[in-house]
Amino acid sequence: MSSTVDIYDLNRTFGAGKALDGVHLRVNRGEMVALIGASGSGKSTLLRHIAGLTVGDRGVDSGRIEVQGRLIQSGGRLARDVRLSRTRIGFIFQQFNLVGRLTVLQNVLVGLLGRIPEWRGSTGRFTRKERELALAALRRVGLADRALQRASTLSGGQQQRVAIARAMAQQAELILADEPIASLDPESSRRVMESLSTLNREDRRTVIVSLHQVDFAVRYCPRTVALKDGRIHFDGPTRELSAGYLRELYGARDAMELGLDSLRDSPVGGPGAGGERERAACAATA
Ligand SMILES: Nc1ncnc2c1ncn2[C@@H]1O[C@H](COP(=O)(O)OP(=O)(O)OP(=O)(O)O)[C@@H](O)[C@H]1O
Repeated sequence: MSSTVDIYDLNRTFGAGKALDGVHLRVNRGEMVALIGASGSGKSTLLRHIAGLTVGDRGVDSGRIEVQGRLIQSGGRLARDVRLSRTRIGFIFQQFNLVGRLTVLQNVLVGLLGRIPEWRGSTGRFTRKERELALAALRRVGLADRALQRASTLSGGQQQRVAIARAMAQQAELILADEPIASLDPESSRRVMESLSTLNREDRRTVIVSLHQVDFAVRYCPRTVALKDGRIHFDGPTRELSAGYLRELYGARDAMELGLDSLRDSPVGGPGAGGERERAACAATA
């Protein structure tokens, strides 16, 4: 199976604290992976490193990240051609990140900028085929009828689906979504996760999505990676997560606030697999 993301010994220190601590991770092509963990556990920092938006600690043999075999960073330095690599990575931010004064269609066309000559992009000269591609992407997320509307007039959930349409038009091989549903109501969250799932299943794009809502990880992501204090604490099938493990990961109070107590104490995938397997998985990945 070919890998899309390979991370070797990634460390990132901020002041006295380690935001990422010896992270090793491989994500294969076509996977949909949930990234979970308490606030401050390092989820955003990890995604930003994979996208080459920030660099790890300096070190000769550490902090190497490759996406589809192309170097993103190593030893605390970005690869020379990281801008080219970024054109193959779609990043969906929690705070929507669209250009509010542009139309929905124009925002989707932004996804094509890395693939067309700079002069055409800067003058907004897109071909009919490119516009059709952008419209098709909007149709897939159920927003074709909003194409000519200003992006700022859409709801948060709709804006997030436009960002997903942009990643579709970009034909990004890897989609990194940083808490894309954190500020959305349950129905909007469901639609955003459905759109990400469509991209994963129908286009075989690799998706890594950080989530606070574990029930969405359970519903949409076959694999979960849990971070705790910047370290990978669990990496395995999502169905093996149990309420007991999640209470341990988040702490009892946060787990209750997140509604995790509604999950069964046995693994989500069925009885009998218990905390032992998770602990074994933790030990294997620690
Ligand atoms: N630019 C920065 N400067 C200093 N510290 C930072 C910076 N970015 C992140 N950190 C620290 O790194 C740690 C990990 O932060 P990060 O935002 O990655 O966590 P997170 O799991 O995404 O949290 P949340 O779920 O609240 O978004 C935290 O302790 C945070 O304070």
